[in-house]
Amino acid sequence: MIRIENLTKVYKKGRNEVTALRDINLRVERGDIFGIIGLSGAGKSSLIRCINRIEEPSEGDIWVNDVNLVTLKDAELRATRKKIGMIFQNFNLLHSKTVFENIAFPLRLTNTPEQVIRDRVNELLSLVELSEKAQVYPSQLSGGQKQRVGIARALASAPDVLLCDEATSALDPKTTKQILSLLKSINRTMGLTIVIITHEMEVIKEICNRVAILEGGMVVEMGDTIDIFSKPGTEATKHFVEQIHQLPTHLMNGKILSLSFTEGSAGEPIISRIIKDFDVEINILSGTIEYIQEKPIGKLIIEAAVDGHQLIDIVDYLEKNHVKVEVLKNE
Ligand SMILES: Nc1ncnc2c1ncn2[C@@H]1O[C@H](COP(=O)(O)OP(=O)(O)OP(=O)(O)O)[C@@H](O)[C@H]1O
Repeated sequence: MIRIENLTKVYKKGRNEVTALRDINLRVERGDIFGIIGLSGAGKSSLIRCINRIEEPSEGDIWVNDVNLVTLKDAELRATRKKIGMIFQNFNLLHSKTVFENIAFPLRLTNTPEQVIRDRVNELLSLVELSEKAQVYPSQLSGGQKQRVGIARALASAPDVLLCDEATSALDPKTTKQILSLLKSINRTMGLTIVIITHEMEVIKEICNRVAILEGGMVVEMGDTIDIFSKPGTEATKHFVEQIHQLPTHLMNGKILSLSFTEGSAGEPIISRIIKDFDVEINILSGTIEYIQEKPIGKLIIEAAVDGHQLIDIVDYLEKNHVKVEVLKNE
């Protein structure tokens, strides 16, 4: 679907040169939600902007649907770009145009017939749940609504790929979740391939099936998100994984408890005692050691197949044994 081969990007200004990307190789399969994560200055924006050649690569090839974008002349590039939608951190809406006209804009540029525009825009408005805002101006919308307009506009020309440039960074956590869930549903229902750049592991955790970690303009690790989470191979990856203390929700079936073991409780075989004494099955979902003011605290996240009464008894037992308990899920 997307193949990036030996991509290098050097910015030159006078005698100054900044190498933003060095010999990047990666592959995004059709239907992937592919995350690219890195700290500020890692090269994320440069990379995503090279994918549709808003930024010219200095070296290397960018294949999208078996077309090498690097070889295309202006007219061909413009035609190919229609198949690559993009959304932005600051939404990039036209403030003097209504929501309807913002979404219609790419279709007007290609002289699409009026009736087709009307049908398509109404369909997209309904998809992003903004039908009642069609005649409103962007200044009258919340951040989340603005980004939904951005998504609808990006989808207007029925792209195969959607590039998301820090699309949720300006949004609060709840709105971020809503936008990510919209992207996931578009990915599923339309089969749209999505590439997301972000500095937040939460975004990767929430929707990306594959992830590449970018550091100093290079891909230092790449793989299935679940593997990268369970076995981060580099310091850069660990940094991002540590941002996360919760588990992917699809892993959570029974009651989920987070247990914190301090010095008083660390030596005891508490989990095996619970299994024996309460005759329950315990599934360990994750375990970490955190240091708080240089003191180690072991954290275990467990899943227990128990009813509400057993849960109360188990929490009581744990607390008596100096284990701090937080019930993460009780359904
Ligand atoms: N137009 C430009 N001219 C010169 N240098 C640039 C330009 N754009 C980016 N750079 C440099 O390239 C490197 C990578 O920048 P880039 O914006 O791609 O990183 P980023 O990971 O997206 O960072 P951020 O999260 O802060 O946006 C940085 O050192 C940056 O200063």
